[in-house]
Amino acid sequence: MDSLTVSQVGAINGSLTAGGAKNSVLLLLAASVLATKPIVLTRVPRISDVERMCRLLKQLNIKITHLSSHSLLIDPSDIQYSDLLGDECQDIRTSILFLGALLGRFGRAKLRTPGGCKLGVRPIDLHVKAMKELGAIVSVTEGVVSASFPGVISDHISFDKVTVTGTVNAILAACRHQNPVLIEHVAQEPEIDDLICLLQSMGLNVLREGVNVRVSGQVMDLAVEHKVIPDRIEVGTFLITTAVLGGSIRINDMNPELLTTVLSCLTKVGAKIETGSDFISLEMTERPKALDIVTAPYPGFPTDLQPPWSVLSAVSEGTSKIQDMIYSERVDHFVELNKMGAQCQLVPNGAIIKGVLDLEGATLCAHNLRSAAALVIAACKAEKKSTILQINVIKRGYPDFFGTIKKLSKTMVCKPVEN
Ligand SMILES: CC(=O)N[C@H]1[C@@H](OP(=O)(O)OP(=O)(O)OC[C@H]2O[C@@H](n3ccc(=O)[nH]c3=O)[C@H](O)[C@@H]2O)O[C@H](CO)[C@@H](O)[C@@H]1O
Ligand SMILES: C=C(OP(=O)(O)O)C(=O)O
Repeated sequence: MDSLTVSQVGAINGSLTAGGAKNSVLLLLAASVLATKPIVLTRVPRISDVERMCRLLKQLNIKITHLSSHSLLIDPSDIQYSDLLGDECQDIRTSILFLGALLGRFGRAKLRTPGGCKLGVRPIDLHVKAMKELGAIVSVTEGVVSASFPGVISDHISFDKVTVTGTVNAILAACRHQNPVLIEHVAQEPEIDDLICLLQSMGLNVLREGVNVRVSGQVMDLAVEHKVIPDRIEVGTFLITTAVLGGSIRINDMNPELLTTVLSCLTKVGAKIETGSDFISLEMTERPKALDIVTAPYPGFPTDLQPPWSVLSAVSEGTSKIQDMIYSERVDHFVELNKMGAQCQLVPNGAIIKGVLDLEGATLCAHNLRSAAALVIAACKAEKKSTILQINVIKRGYPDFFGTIKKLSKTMVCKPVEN
């Protein structure tokens, strides 16, 4: 099933419980390479990126058992070093985390360069620079990264630019060594704090101090159980869906502080939002108003919600400017939306979107995870059916996108395309 027809759905009316964050669980799985005792992860989302990450862990002889549909037992007691040179590394971005994890655990690493969503060029120069600053000898040749620690590691890494997975690599490479390391200008994303929390529970001495992280190699090696934080991008996607289609939604087991900027933008376009310590509810009774968006590292507007938000802009009253300052080439969905009668004009770093009242059904292609979500939302809004090609990519980050929309709208939304 790589192509689907998607039909119009009515207003949203329902509730759901937030699932675990893709961009957190993948970091936590990489951290298990540093563990010697078992880790139980709960609130694990059933997404294909988790399966792919687990396959890489198994190549290191780490045992993974499904305790229930959303919990995993990860047992690293028989871990063995292995190069990771298979094509699987190119399926996901977080395969690059084995650079820091293997260096941290075994003092050496050899792996293929990573894949992940195609968002234009996704270099790894900041990862390599961080490992070199820590004292590793690193080379990248013909798609293979090799690294080793020849001697004592240094006490200092400083990032010139915010990088989420680069920060993770620095922490993982540094935190099992005896001497303290200060890592400066790290990413502020909450998924990094979830990782730090797991490492602390494992008995590692890792502390965030604002924009820096300090590690100092005390290792206690404890068995842990850890609940993955909620997926702010998945929750944001369904809030935006409701703002596009109208109606109301309540999301439980969700800390609203993870989405402060997005909630403020949703309020500005006309959504009524209520929050409590562990829920967000949203009601949309009018056509959204246009709003300019500029993506930025956390706590700014997340680039991963830029494609879904662009659908909102496409049907808003007025003209919006969308600028993606993190991935300037994250624009494929604008071209697809124009096939549906949207008016997106590409400009450097994004698009200027003149809102239209209705979208038309069309044949569309999902080029990556978040543009797939965006195209489904747009297709749910359009009066006539759309066909979306390459839709399987949506499973990288949303456990059951269509089931959730069906539950929330009480409408059957999709059918596989018959060949
Ligand atoms: C698994 C995961 O957590 N993925 C997220 C992570 O990706 P990822 O960690 O790959 O993204 P980064 O934070 O590293 O990228 C931020 C920016 O830095 C640039 N850069 C990055 C590394 C490098 O070595 N050199 C360099 O120039 C990138 O091209 C980009 O412009 O953060 C992105 C930005 O919030 C999100 O879209 C991804 O969903
Ligand atoms: C870009 C994304 O993921 P990744 O970094 O894993 O490719 C995403 O989740 O939108």
